[in-house]
Amino acid sequence: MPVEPLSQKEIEDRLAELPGWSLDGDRIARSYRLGSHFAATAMVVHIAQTQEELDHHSDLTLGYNTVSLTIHTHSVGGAVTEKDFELARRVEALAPGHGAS
Ligand SMILES: C[C@H](O)[C@H](O)[C@H]1CNC2=NC(N)=NC(=O)C2=N1
Repeated sequence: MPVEPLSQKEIEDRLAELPGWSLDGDRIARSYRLGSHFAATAMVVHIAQTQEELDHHSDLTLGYNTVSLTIHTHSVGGAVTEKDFELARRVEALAPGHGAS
């Protein structure tokens, strides 16, 4: 997968396909609400497993019943790349199973 910084338009086009995700500075970001603290914690573990599988990692914040992520690509100086969107899509795919919204 190419690890090149995406243009503003490429980012906007990809965000349009990912409801709930937005550009936060130089990162893409999303917050999920869960039914309990335990459910939020379980989702964090699942995301961590996915990140290890992709070898691509977000900054994750666990709240009382929320999970918040920001993602950018360290190896290109913190720009947004396709690898960030690959991770975002994988998180979107696993979220419903946790009852996340
Ligand atoms: C050595 C390891 O493959 C690299 O450090 C990986 C780990 N996870 C990563 N995560 C993110 N977001 N960006 C990277 O450039 C990155 N690089």
